[in-house]
Amino acid sequence: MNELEFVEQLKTLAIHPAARGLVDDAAVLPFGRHKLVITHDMMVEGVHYLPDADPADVAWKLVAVNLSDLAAKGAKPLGILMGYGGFGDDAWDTKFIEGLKQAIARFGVPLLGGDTVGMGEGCKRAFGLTAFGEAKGHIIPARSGAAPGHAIYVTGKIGDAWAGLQIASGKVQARDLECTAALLKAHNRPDPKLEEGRALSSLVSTMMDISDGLLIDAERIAKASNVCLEIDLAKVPLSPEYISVFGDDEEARKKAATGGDDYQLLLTASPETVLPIAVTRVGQCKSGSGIALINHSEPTVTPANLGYVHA
Ligand SMILES: Nc1ncnc2c1ncn2[C@@H]1O[C@H](COP(=O)(O)OP(=O)(O)OP(=O)(O)O)[C@@H](O)[C@H]1O
Ligand SMILES: Cc1ncc(C[n+]2csc(CCOP(=O)(O)O)c2C)c(N)n1
Ligand SMILES: [Mg+2]
Repeated sequence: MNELEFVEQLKTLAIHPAARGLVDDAAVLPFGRHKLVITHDMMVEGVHYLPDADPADVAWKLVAVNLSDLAAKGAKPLGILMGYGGFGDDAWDTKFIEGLKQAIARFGVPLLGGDTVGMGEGCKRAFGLTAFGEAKGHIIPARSGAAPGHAIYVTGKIGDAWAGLQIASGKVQARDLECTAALLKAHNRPDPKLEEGRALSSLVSTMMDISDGLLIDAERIAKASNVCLEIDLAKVPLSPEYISVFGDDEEARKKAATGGDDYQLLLTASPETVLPIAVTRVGQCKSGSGIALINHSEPTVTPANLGYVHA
C-alpha cells in the first residue's frame, strides 16, 4: 500500500471529531474553553534530509515543519515533544542539540519531553515531533471551506527550498555565494509563518501549509472543498535567486510549484476580503474538482507529479 492508501485505512479508525477526518494539517481538540491544535511530523535520513546535512539544520527543520502545521491553523505554539531515534554519535548528537536550542529560542516554544532510542549500527536516523498550540479564534480554518469565486493566495516565495535541495545535492550551482546561501537557507532552515497564520486565520475560507508542493497541496484543498482550484503558473511568486538559477519559464515554474518543502501558507478567501498581510494571488476557485493549471491565463499541461509523494 502507498502512503495515501495507508492514510485511507487510518481514516476508518480516526473517527473522533478532533481528528478532522485526517484531512487537515492538525487535530483540533476542545479543551475547556480553549481549543488545542495538535500535529506530528517525522523526519528520516535520506528521505527528508541528505545524510551529510548539518545536524543543527535537521533539528531546526524538525521543529519548523511541525510549527508550520500549527501556523496553518492560526495556533500559537504551547509545547513540543520529540522522538529521537538514532543517538550514539556524540558529535552528531551535540550539533543536533545546538540546532534544537536555536529553534526553541527562535520560536519561543518549550521542549516538554519525548523519547530516545538507539537504532543499532547502520540504521538510518529517524525523528518525530509532536507540537501543540492554542487557537484563539472561534473558527479554526480547515481545508474544506473554499467555494467557487474565492481567490487563492500564497505567502512568500515558492520553490526556493526545492532549489536549495538541488544545490545541496550537487545537481546545480548558483551564480554566487549569496544566492547559494539564500536557497540553502530556504531548504535547511524553513521559517514557519506563525504570525501570518494568526493574522489570516479568521479571514480565510481554507488554509494549509505547503509541505509536499503547491499543486499537490492545492489539490487537497480542492478535494476537501469539492471545488476546482485554477492556478496560474505565471502568478506563482518566484524569488530573484530562484530565477537566477532556473529561469522563470513554464518548466521552471512547474518545478517550483511541485518541489515542496516551502512551508509557506496556501489559503483561499472571498475576493472582497481585505487581508492584513502581503500575500500573492495565484488563482481562483471554480466549480468542478481537482486543479486546473493555466499559464498567463492559457490552459497548460498539468504535470504528472503534482508534488512529493512517499514511495
Ligand atoms: N501515521 C499516521 N497516523 C495517524 N494519522 C496520520 C498518519 N499519517 C498521516 N496522518 C494524518 O493524515 C493527514 C494527512 O497527513 P499529511 O502528513 O499529508 O499532513 P500534513 O502534516 O499537513 O503534511 P506534511 O506531513 O507533509 O507536513 C493528517 O491529518 C495526518 O494527521
Ligand atoms: C534528501 C531529500 N530528498 C527529498 C526531499 C524533499 N521532500 C522530502 S519529504 C517532502 C515533503 C514533506 O514530507 P512529509 O509529507 O513526510 O511531511 C519533501 C518535499 C528532501 N527534503 N530531502
Ligand atoms: Mg500541513
